[in-house]
Amino acid sequence: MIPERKYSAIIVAGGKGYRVGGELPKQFISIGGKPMLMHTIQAFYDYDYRVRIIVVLPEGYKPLWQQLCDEYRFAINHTIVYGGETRFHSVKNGLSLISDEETVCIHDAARPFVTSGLIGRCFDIAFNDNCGVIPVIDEVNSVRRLTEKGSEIANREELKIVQTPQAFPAEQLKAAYNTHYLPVFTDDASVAEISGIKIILTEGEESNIKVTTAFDIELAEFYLKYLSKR
Ligand SMILES: Nc1ccn([C@@H]2O[C@H](COP(=O)(O)OP(=O)(O)OP(=O)(O)O)[C@@H](O)[C@H]2O)c(=O)n1
Ligand SMILES: C[C@](O)(CO)[C@H](O)COP(=O)(O)O
Repeated sequence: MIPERKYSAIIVAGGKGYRVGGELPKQFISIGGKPMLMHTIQAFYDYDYRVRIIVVLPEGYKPLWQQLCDEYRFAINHTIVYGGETRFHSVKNGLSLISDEETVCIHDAARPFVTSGLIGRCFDIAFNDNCGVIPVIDEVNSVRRLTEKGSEIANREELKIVQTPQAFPAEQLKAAYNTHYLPVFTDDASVAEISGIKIILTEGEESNIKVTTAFDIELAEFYLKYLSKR
């Protein structure tokens, strides 16, 4: 990061992880010997220790998180804010701590394997091109569209799988989030696009998985063991 640039990351960890099952929200589940959220925060610190990190937690989970940070001696500096009912509301709460002149990345805590290269590329494109940028990868499966009569084949060449971090000039994204929630707002690009922000696609990473199910937790453990032996 060039010194005069102000890069901030909002790591959204405000969900409950229902699709994993169990009581503990997935971002606090240990993978590779420490809670998933610590891996994700570490990824941004490893990219550049000067990035300001804001972590959005589920309401009431700050004591648990502080206990985990003490237990694991996790000392990377970050600011905590509580999230809301949906990812949209959590991002909105995080943005309340961001000033207009910053470049901001929104990243899922559930994507702990994001690389420094992808983080840096997203920040730099958003800064240099003054627009939104999101990582995408190809859809390699056949896909079908549901219809009233059942379903029909869809052209996978017209589709991309969207990831995070999603980066924007903060002034633009804050203005876009000054709106009411819509169910279509499953990521930040969907909010930005409706407000007219230009969105650039950049190559994502197959390894940048979103840990969503119990199987993904096992996959994440396996992947970390594989990385430790490389
Ligand atoms: N109200 C919410 C919902 C989600 N997230 C975050 O957004 C990211 C992507 O969401 P998802 O993978 O769906 O996480 P959960 O909502 O926790 O999962 P589930 O839908 O299974 O409950 C996660 O890091 C999650 O913590 C958030 O900050 N606030
Ligand atoms: C933001 C995201 O990870 C991009 O693919 C995805 O939209 C999150 O969806 P979720 O249902 O909140 O996991």
